[in-house]
Amino acid sequence: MTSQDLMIKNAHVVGPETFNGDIRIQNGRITAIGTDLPVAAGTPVYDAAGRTVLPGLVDVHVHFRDPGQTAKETIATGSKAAAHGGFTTVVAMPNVTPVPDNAADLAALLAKNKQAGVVHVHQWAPITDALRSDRLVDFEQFKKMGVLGFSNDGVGVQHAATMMAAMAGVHAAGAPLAAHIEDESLRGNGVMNAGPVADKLGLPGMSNQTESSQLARDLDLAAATGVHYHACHISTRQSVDLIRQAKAAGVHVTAEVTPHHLLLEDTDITGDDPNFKMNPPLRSHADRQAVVQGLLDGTLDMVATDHAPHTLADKGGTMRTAAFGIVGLETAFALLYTRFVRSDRMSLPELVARMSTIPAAAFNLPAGHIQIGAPADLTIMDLDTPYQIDSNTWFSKGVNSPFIGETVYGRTQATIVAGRLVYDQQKEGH
Ligand SMILES: NC(=O)N[C@@H](CC(=O)O)C(=O)O
Ligand SMILES: [Zn+2]
Ligand SMILES: [Zn+2]
Repeated sequence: MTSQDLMIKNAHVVGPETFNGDIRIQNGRITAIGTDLPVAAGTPVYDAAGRTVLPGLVDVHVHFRDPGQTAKETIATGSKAAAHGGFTTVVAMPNVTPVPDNAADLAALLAKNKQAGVVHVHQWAPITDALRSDRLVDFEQFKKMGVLGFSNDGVGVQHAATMMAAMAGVHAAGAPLAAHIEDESLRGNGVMNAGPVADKLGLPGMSNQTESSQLARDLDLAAATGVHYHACHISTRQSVDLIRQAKAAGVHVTAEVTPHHLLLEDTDITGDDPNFKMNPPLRSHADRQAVVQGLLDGTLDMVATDHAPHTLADKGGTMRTAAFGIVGLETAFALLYTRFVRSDRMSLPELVARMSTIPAAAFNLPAGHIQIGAPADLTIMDLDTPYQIDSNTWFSKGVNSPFIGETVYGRTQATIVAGRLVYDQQKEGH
């Protein structure tokens, strides 16, 4: 990624900083903000008139499938999808093949993130070997190598002793631990939320307690160890209550919620459509209301997409047989802007906080602000022109989404990473 100079003219900036004016970028950083800034000869100019400029979005939970499952996604296609969705920083999960649970595989993955990523691609390392074992990785060494933190996402850590030792070790290494929270003894062979909809469809369900009972365990262990515990893809009302209580008690816990858990319920599953199959599953109306309320009151700190691309073959078939997961990078901002900001449930600065400033601050990432000295990671949006979500315009290899065809507002015009245009609607045409 080469740094660049750029002048953004006529910027209407919304976020933690709000102003109208020009933004001068030199060597990948913001060096001046003001009205009618002079443009040095040879500096490219981006005219942002009529658009809205936001700090680059941050997604701490994506799956890029690289190495090992590159028919689903690669670091190149996933990070380009991120740029198209307005994201300038993402953190990739380690459930790739092979799992980078040794220094050599991890070093190769970290190097490839840098080389192939068109946005900043950070990395979660696994907590245990191969994700499913109880043998802890070398937290100190991996942290020194540059991972953001540790996660076995895709699989819950089943044994309390393993989790407690992991939390102590991750904390000692000065890193956060992000948990995929799922008790496999309760989950059984469930493929969607347990309840009347699953009963009607004749599909095996997974209860809320599959998530919340393990979360209760984890919060107790997090309190005892002092680790920064990050709860992935929270989906149930019981989990929101548990996190609210833990925060009140001073536990160092942060939590994310996905766009699909904010916007969809199990009652939206009207037939056998695997684009509604993900883990955790779409829950009940009461659960959805609770996660929305949790995000609005800050119990849930941030939005993360859990971008989970799959091939058509893996997503074909039925709710029983298809892979879990949906893509999210190219729809997240537009969906939440349309359904929350345009319908007055949330302000645009609040959405920017939940999608950029807060996740950046939670994980010490240099993002989330448009101010002098900050890295020039910005997103320029058209917030006024409606369009239909069309997977033909996507850069992700995955088209597994229940949102295709929806009419939304919020189309990325340009994404700038370290002063460089990594997505430019005018050039790409889509
Ligand atoms: N969310 C999903 O349904 N699937 C994720 C795994 C995960 O996030 O747990 C995947 O890797 O496909
Ligand atoms: Zn997960
Ligand atoms: Zn995930």
